[in-house]
Amino acid sequence: MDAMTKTTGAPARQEVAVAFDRVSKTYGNVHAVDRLSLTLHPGETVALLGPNGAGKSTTLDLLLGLRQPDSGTVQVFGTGPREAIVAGRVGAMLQSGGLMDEVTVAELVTLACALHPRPHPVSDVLARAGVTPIADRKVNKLSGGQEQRVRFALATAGDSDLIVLDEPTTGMDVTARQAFWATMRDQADQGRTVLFATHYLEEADAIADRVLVLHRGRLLADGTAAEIKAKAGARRVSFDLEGAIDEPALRALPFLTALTVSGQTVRMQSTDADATVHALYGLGLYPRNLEVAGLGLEQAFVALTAAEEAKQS
Ligand SMILES: Nc1ncnc2c1ncn2[C@@H]1O[C@H](COP(=O)(O)OP(=O)(O)OP(=O)(O)O)[C@@H](O)[C@H]1O
Repeated sequence: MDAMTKTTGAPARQEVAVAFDRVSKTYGNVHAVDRLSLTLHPGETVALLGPNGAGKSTTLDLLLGLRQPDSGTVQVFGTGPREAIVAGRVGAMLQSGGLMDEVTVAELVTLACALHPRPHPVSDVLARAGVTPIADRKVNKLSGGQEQRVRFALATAGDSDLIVLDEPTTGMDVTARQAFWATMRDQADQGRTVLFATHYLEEADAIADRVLVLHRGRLLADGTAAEIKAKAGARRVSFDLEGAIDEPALRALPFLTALTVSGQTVRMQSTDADATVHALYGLGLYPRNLEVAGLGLEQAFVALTAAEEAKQS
């Protein structure tokens, strides 16, 4: 989707939301973020994907001014991250950082609203995050999923233009997750930019209109989920065979990148499905229920990052 089609038309939201220009951050000899350049536009919902240690949290920390880059510049709505936060333009929900223990949910949310330059009414914030029923509960008595909802309430305490979420639905049950993403969609529809890091690729596929794949601090792919899947190139081929299955013969098929056999069902990935299937018939086999399909985002992600690992090793 064109990033600009979702904007509200309000002048303040026509500008670039986030601009990283050749940003690097190292810890000792680890290049957590390596010459990263990217631009996010108002109204975009962007998923940040990457294997463990790819640099997602560091990228979000740099974006929020919690860490300083070694080189390069980070701009949020045309200013430094801290100025943007002080102006109330950024709401964030991070993985780390404890919530204040001895206060109730309502007290904590009230405080967050009081600190925001453009606060929403406390009751609205509580309701949107689904924490009204637990408003009087002490924060240190919450379950993991409830704690996540409270973090979400804090991130949406005011009228921020950019919402940054680091693995927001970890620990939430299915219902909470669905409600959470419905709310996030509303936020994006109002012209807000939503950037979230996740390990749930199905969430990225369903929610994001743009997906960034980080690998060793670099941007490996940037596009819609469909574009990322196409970039991975491979296709899924599955079929059933009768009788004993000669797995070594299947493994020797051309263009194969993965193979699993369970019972009489064979599933493979191929970078040239037509050629692989042709060679399959060439073995004198008669596959039944033959299906050829594109990769899911998860498989595309695995294929892309594995290819990059292979290139670098
Ligand atoms: N404070 C730190 N000191 C030293 N190394 C760090 C520090 N923070 C992160 N790193 C290293 O930087 C790299 C990137 O880490 P980061 O937490 O940004 O990755 P991530 O993509 O968020 O990972 P995950 O999916 O596991 O949360 C990793 O190799 C990590 O070990």
